[in-house]
Amino acid sequence: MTKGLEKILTDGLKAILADPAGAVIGVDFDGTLAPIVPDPESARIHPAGPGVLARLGDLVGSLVVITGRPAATAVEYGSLDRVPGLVVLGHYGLERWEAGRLTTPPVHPGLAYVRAELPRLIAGLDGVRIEDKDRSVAVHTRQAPEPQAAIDALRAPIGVLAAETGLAVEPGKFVLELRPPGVDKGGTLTAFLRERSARSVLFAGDDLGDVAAFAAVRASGLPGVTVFSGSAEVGAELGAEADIVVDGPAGVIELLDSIADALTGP
Ligand SMILES: O=P(O)(O)OC[C@H]1O[C@H](O[C@H]2O[C@H](CO)[C@@H](O)[C@H](O)[C@H]2O)[C@H](O)[C@@H](O)[C@@H]1O
Repeated sequence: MTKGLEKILTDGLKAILADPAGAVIGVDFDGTLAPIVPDPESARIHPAGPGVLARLGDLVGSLVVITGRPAATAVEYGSLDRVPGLVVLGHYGLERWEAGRLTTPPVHPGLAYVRAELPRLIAGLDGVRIEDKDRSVAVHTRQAPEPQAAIDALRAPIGVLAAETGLAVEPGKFVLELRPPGVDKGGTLTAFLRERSARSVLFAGDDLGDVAAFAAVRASGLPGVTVFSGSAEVGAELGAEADIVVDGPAGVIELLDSIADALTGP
């Protein structure tokens, strides 16, 4: 047994170690596998990530990344095509990437209007930028002089845009995203657990969008573990809900590596 793991051996972790073939290990991407950086296009997986995921993927039933990113972006930024058997569910579950094949739904009709309106809406807000993700559009304020004030200023007008177009607003770390409604990480994880006939589950996340996946772990009735990839930004509420709190992506990778160590023996 790995030394660090002994101290946090919850019932969920014990179930994963006792029956790894029945385990589903789910992870979020930004803030969980990839450190948060100012420019969304510069985000990349922790250097040890692909190797540790590949190692763990050989040992457990299923490994899945569930992300607000387009699946192909997560695969690219995470070098996830180096992880055999990995499934990537992008856009909160709208898209699926598996064995190099991407399944993606039609574009929501409201997005064209959002694209046309957003530049006017953010005009004059220094450092605010738009991330166009094809099937959703995100507005980032991390690079604004006052990121929280910029988010607060944008919340109401973006809410109006959402109401006008039938899109949903997804809030996150200094980001407000307009995306198709009806899908969240909770429903996506629940469906994946069913598809894989999971007998235990671990999910690691760091942001508001991951709260639904934490709830899905609990609602599954399976032995489960929730892991919060801790940061100063969204701390209290997620950290209090999680079974295990680790120190950002480096801590998540270390935990996953410890699980792989425990499964392979001394
Ligand atoms: O579900 P996730 O994989 O966690 O994706 C959520 C959003 O993550 C990205 O934004 C966040 O990370 C950026 C890069 O570190 C950071 O600059 C930004 O402030 C964060 O909000 C991504 O850009 C979004 O599209 C995702 O929806």
